[in-house]
Amino acid sequence: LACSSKYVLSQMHPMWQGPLAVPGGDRQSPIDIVVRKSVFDSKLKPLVTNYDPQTCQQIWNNGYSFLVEYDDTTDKSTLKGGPLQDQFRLCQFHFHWGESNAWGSEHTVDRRLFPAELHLVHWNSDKYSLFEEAVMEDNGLAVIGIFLKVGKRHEGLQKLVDALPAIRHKDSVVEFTRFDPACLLPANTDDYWTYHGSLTTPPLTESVSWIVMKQHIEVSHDQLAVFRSLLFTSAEEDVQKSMVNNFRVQQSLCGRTVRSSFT
Ligand SMILES: Cc1ccc(O)c(S)c1
Ligand SMILES: [Zn+2]
Repeated sequence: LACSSKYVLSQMHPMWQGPLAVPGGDRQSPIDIVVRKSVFDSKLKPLVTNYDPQTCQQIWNNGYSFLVEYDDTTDKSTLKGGPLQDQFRLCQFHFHWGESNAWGSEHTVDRRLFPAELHLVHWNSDKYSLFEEAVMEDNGLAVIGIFLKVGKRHEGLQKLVDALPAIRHKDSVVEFTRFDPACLLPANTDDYWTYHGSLTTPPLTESVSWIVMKQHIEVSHDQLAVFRSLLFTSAEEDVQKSMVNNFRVQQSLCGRTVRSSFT
């Protein structure tokens, strides 16, 4: 049973060869959210986000996705409320997507796949002093997951899309400032599912309180096509590989309960 194994299957993605050792391995992400099995919890509060666009610093291609990074040396961009007891600092956001619009998200809802998924990564600044510390602790991180659907153009996303050609290759970075991540949140942030899981990329540590939004956001086909124009490979490599399908395979629930903030 995958829940008791000390290893998780190495992922479809070529970059991860061989089994990855994960401590315990019984609260891995992503998962399929089975709506009728989720449990309504009336104690779950609305999310409270307080993002300061001035803390936005840079955008870079890390060879797996592209990350928009925020200055997390102060409590200027924070997340609290929802299922969380503490205050968390925004450190970065990134996306996972497919080579086609038929798949690309990491979480699914009743097995439904979306073309992409946005992750806003925060760490517990009430208990820890650095992301690197928090990422190893079981209440260290809070990641907001938001599904993307193909439809009308997302005006707020365009500034980010326009910056992507400058970071086509792995390890490229450009300055990226005054971007308010609140523009990427869906209109309704009160309705979400939440469960305890892990990062979906190495080190796959089981330190994440996942908050998956019920309501998706819409981006245009052309905007998503620019994501797919990014490359996994650095400028020096002979063979260039399109940055697509940078999602992890779904993991066993292992008896976990997914709670919902709505009925
Ligand atoms: C910290 C972090 C890095 C990469 C990821 O895909 C996720 S989900 C979290
Ligand atoms: Zn992610």
